[in-house]
Amino acid sequence: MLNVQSLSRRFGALVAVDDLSFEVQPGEVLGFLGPNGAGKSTTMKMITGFLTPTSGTASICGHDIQTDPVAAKRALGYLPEGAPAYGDMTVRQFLRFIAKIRELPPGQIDSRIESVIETIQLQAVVDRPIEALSKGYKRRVGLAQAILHDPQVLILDEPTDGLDPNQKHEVRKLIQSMAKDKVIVVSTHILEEVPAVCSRAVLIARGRKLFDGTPEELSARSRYHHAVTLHLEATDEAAEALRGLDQVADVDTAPGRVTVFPKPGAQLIEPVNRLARERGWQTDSIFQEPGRLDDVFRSLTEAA
Ligand SMILES: Nc1ncnc2c1ncn2[C@@H]1O[C@H](COP(=O)(O)OP(=O)(O)OP(=O)(O)O)[C@@H](O)[C@H]1O
Repeated sequence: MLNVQSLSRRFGALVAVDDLSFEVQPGEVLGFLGPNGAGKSTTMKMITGFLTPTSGTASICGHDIQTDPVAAKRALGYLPEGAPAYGDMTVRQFLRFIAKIRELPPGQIDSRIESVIETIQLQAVVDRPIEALSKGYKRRVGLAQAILHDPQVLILDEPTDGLDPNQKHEVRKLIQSMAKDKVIVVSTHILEEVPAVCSRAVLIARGRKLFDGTPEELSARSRYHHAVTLHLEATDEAAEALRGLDQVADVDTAPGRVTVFPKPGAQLIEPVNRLARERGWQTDSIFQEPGRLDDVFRSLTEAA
């Protein structure tokens, strides 16, 4: 279990993280979201003991990172931003070095390294110096060192940053496959990653928590939640008729598309479908929107 309690960090006059608290249970993948400079990396550095908080603390599986750092770090795997490593070591030498630092039993080191190399698909580069690897492979080496000792809690700072779409897909699958009995915290800018990977999302801006809930609950905060979008040619005619429906609060048009927003509590899909049938509109599609994460991300963080 990960327990973050009233964490704050100042840099001079700047409050980078401001009284942040949350808990994560095994089996949860927490998406840690926020715009550039929101305080995500600073929070992760404090949770993992790389930066001392101005106030507050974090405990990892019951071990306080400040008063019991060795036990806390044993239970932790951390992929820092940029995935620093020793560039002149080969991938295998680096993982062997990490295995020793992590005090893996000597008899298990080789088999564990082989297993992680296979899991992260590093076979093609194991004997190359890390400095000669592409950005994507460097990131994967960072992931490999984070999971080498099979930690209970994984803190991953933008794990898919710099990866191509295939590699992103692989890393997301890997995170999901490890999620069953671990605590995983993943920071990301990529909102499509949130419903794909995370069971929960915490959104911060200016170091403060703005939202803590499921990805579905986050989408539901969007003004597009339960809006209905129609794709058709005759947008002006449709927009005017739709504006006349009792349930409609607002209408938005773009070439080939009309979106209608419901009044609070109103359901639109049936009346919109009925109207489209009555008027004989030639629609390519009519669908109810689940909500748009980019829209809710923008509205929550801009208001902060
Ligand atoms: N060592 C430092 N000294 C001074 N200011 C710092 C330091 N580290 C971070 N900051 C500032 O703290 C704020 C939070 O930075 P942080 O890197 O935690 O944000 P982030 O959410 O991870 O951003 P990004 O998504 O761009 O990585 C920023 O304003 C940053 O400039």
